[in-house]
Amino acid sequence: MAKKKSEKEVVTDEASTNKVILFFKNETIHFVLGLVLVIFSVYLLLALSSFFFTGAADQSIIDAGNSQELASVNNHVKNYAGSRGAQLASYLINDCFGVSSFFILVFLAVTGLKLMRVRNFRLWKWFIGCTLLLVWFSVFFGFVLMEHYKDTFIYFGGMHGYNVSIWLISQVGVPGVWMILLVTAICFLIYLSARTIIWLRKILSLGFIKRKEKESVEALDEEEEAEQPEFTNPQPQTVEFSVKKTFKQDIPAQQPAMEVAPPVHDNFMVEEPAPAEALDMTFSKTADDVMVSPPIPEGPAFEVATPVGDDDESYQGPEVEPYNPQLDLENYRYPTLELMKKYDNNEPTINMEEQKANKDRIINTLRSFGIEISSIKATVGPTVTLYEITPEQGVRISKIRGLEDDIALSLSALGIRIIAPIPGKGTIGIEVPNSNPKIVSMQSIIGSKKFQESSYDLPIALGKTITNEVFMVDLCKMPHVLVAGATGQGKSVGLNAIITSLLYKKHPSELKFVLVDPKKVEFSIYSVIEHHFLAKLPDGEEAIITDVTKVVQTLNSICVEMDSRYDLLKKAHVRNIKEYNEKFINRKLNPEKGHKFMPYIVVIIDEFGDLIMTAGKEVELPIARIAQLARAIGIHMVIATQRPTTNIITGTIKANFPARVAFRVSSMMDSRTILDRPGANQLIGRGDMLFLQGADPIRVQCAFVDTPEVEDITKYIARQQGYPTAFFLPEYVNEDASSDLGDVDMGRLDPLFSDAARLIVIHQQGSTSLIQRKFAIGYNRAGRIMDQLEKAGIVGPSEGSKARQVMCLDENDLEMRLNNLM
Ligand SMILES: Nc1ncnc2c1ncn2[C@@H]1O[C@H](COP(=O)(O)OP(=O)(O)OP(=O)(O)O)[C@@H](O)[C@H]1O
Repeated sequence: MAKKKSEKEVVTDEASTNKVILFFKNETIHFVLGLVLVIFSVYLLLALSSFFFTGAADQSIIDAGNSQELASVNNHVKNYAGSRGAQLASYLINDCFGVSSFFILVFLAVTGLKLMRVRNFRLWKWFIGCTLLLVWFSVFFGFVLMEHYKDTFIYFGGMHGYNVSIWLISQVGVPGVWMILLVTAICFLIYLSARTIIWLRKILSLGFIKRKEKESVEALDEEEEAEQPEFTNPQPQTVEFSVKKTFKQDIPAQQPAMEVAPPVHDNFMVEEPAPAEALDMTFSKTADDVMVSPPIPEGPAFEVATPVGDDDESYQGPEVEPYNPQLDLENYRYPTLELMKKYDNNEPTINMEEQKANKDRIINTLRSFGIEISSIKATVGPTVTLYEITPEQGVRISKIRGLEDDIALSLSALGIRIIAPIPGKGTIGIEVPNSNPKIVSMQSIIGSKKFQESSYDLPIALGKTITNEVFMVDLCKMPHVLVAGATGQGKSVGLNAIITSLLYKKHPSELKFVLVDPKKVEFSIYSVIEHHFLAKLPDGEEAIITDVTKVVQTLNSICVEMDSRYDLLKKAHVRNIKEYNEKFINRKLNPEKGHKFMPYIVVIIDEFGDLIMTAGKEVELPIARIAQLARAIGIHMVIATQRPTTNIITGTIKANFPARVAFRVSSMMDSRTILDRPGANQLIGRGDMLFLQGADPIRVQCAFVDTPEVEDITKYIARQQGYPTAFFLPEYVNEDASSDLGDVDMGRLDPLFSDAARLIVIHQQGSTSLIQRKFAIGYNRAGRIMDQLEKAGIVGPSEGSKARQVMCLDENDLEMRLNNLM
């Protein structure tokens, strides 16, 4: 009983400790504490400054230390901060550190501002700096003004300075104290800047050895550079596990040797050893997927100096520290691996019986068509085994290629694919589905070293290749992907895998998704992370876009965002988002001139075929525009369709989506539509896919991530602090819709409305671009003002590309109308 009780007490104790911890971690509490500190330091400033003028008058009262008198209303204290301020100032200045006590309030103010998140100071640096200055100046003044201590109300070095100086003099004498002060001052200046050494050398050399000094500057610069973290090309590190077990048997002359390259995991199982006479196998283990894949090198340090624009050339942000985009959500925690499911059967195993049977059948089928082979090697993937055969000399490759159906028949298997020849190898590949396919769990892919250590900007882990390598791509480089496949073949899982990989690697400040889901069910699980990762139109209610008209608006709005990003890039004289953000982080771009940190935007459109069927060109054109231009400014698209027909995957779409993912389709025609070649029709479904970027498609087993897993991940993110709203895309005003003035809100006139009206009337020209130009505003806002002017009867309706008619003859007429309106 007692034990139970004490356990209970421990639990409540822990709970209350947690509550206290949570209380102090609370951002509002931080802000309030910070504010209190800042205000207190202002009060302290008042008290200390006023002490210089009022200290003498207050001295007698303070020194008397009569607490009753000090507490009374008529205490006659002159200090602007009252009797308590006078006491505090007298204590800090006279009893402690003298005038250098001002450094205390500097540190308090800095701490307060940091807590309030007004500015991000490195507190420990400020602490060390303020403490050193406090002590040094205290001793300095105590030492220099020692003689004046007797006849002044103010001790410039405080009692601390005085006492330390007396002790130092007794130890090292007056010259010794001067030396100590000098050395400590120099050390502090060196701590602040290494360039102090150069100034000192300059002073000491007195200009005699100018040339040498120049050399030393260079040397120091080099030293400083060397201290910076080096960005060198990391040497690829390859951990190779080479397990080579060879079972050599006497081979019957007519049987070609066969190698089975098993899955790369250490604990693969050989279910049954092959009978000696049938198989000669080499297990060669290349460990590609457990290789520590080197982070993709950023490229050698090669810089193209871009001309710096007039507006930004001289701009160096007020703060020395680089801008940290993650600071708004600095406590954000990335989703953990535990949120995903482990699958028991995802460890690849080799069924030797199956391998042997397949090998025999392949050899026999080929032989029955008069094709002899010299060797055969099997690589067992998660769902498919690749048999690499080397034909005897003189065998025509086209002959083997033509036997696809016959081999499929003899193996009685779906999804046989012949790759003749395998690019880069002198062999022919025959892919045969495994009788017992394994699930490639997303957990194993996200947890792999390759993914964890990847330095891609937008890493997407798609699954595993036939050789059990983790297959990853960088969406930034692709830069847009088309995903297609018949219904039920794994498209939605594939899209979830794409989103999940990005969620595991990116901070909410770095990435925003625009999710389009005409089916209304696929992406609804992501709605909870609206305030973290989703982007939407300012007037959009739902962050997941399901309505076709909203899709058109959103895509056009992305085009507007794209244009404004290009403008910013142009102003910043950089070529892409990476350079831009780097410049912004280093505070080389002025936020007051519209510069801002740009998150990547990934637009994912499920069932894009439905959209094309309903909205046609309205959707196709902005998609093509974004696809053509958005690469440099960090907007990437993933579009998916289950209808891979030419009226949906049009020439324009194909031309702009170089990276394609094909899940299983029903016909060769469909495969050709997606990949420009057959192959996707021979896949086995359930996440079996071909990835094409460039020359040859790669067969990949897509990682499997279930809806409950995605739900757990999104809930994990949603529970954390997010932004107040979703990321707002710019407003888009449809030019053609301007005649429809039904929803122009005259109750909320634009602040520039009257000025714009005067401008239009003076110029007698109803032109939106005139408003844009004169007031330096965007097209959207100018368009809105023009709509309001139309509704107010100041200009006529739109006349296409011509300027609108102005209905007010002169300014008097206009003023009357404006008076009526207001
Ligand atoms: N990578 C995978 N590994 C294992 N099984 C998978 C994989 N991908 C899909 N499947 C199986 O296939 C089923 C259908 O997948 P999914 O819902 O992704 O198909 P889809 O192509 O999106 O279909 P639809 O177009 O009708 O939405 C899943 O429920 C799952 O059982």
